[in-house]
Amino acid sequence: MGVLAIKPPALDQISLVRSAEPGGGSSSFPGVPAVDLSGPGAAAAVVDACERFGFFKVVNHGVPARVVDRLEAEAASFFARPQAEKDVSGPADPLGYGSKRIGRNGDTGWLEYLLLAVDHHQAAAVSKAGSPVPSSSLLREAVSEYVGAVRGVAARVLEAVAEGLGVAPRDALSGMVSGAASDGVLRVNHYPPCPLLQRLPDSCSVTGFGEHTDPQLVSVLRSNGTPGLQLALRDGRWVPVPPDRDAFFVIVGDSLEVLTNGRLKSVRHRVVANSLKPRVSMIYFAGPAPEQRIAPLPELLGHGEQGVYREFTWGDYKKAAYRSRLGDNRLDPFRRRA
Ligand SMILES: C=C1C[C@]23C[C@@]1(O)CC[C@H]2[C@@]12CC[C@H](O)[C@@](C)(C(=O)O1)[C@H]2[C@@H]3C(=O)O
Ligand SMILES: O=C(O)CCC(=O)C(=O)O
Ligand SMILES: [Fe+2]
Repeated sequence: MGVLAIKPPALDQISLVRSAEPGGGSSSFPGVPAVDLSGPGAAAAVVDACERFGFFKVVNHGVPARVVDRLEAEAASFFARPQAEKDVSGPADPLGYGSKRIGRNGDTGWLEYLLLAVDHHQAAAVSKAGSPVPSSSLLREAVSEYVGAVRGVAARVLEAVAEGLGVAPRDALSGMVSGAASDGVLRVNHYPPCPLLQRLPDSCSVTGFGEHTDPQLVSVLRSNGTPGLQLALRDGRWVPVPPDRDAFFVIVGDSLEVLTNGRLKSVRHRVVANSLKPRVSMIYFAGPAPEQRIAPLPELLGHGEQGVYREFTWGDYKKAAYRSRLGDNRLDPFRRRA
């Protein structure tokens, strides 16, 4: 896959946020755990990685490279279109094409993106402007093939979590995101090279996507070979995630934290812009049906023990999330106070 030749968004249209470099002394970070889901001990390895980091990568996942490359190529050709053509599919509110603005509440980043509803009912999402998103049928087909494959990865991860935590049945979690009414979302992000970085001191960085946690159960992320993704360790230090085009990165989301009563915690992550190379990432957010109750699985509560969070439905949580800023702690208002 060649490097994208895409004109970056105009510098004066984005409020650039400088974020500190990843904290010094990441020497005690052993690196992102890699899990082969069909290997022996996979369930225990998944739970261990989720408990320690809320993050790991899946290797040997069985998703054909052809499926991934096809979506990456179609996304590249979408983002390479003239701005006016892309704008027909926007603005993202929340679905559709977005540029530099993230969400509805003033967050910005050095990126453009497509945000698509990909639940089982939805053949093609419709943007606020009323046009189908994505507008090309080749892109739509690539999305549908890709989502079919990564939905399977998300389900296998959640089965491993249930097995590793001793929760029955095996599909107690995966079933929540596989039903016909589940609320899956695909996000394709394009971070153009940021020339401003070449004029800034090395200690500065430009925010591609500001720090946040993902609200769903898990997110399955694949990127091209351009670095930029960072994650916050439990002690607050930021570490870079070396890109791996052949792997899927799994991110624990807020809803899985609640379902496991805080045993697995969602992880803050962010993306910093790159001065020279474009980054393209494709993230499948595994969300349940709007009516799905999000409350600790009974096996994970002691006799008479109350959950750390008040229970809610996914629909309620999503509504609250869309009223929040990217960096907010969205679970905090749901925490049960003593
Ligand atoms: C600022 C926002 C963007 C976001 C909705 C929100 O109000 C807060 C959560 C954000 C987030 C983060 C993970 C995913 O990228 C996303 C699609 C999601 O479900 O929650 C985004 C939302 C978005 O970009 O619309
Ligand atoms: O683009 C990336 O690598 C991560 C983006 C992200 O965290 C998100 O879209 O929620
Ligand atoms: Fe995210």
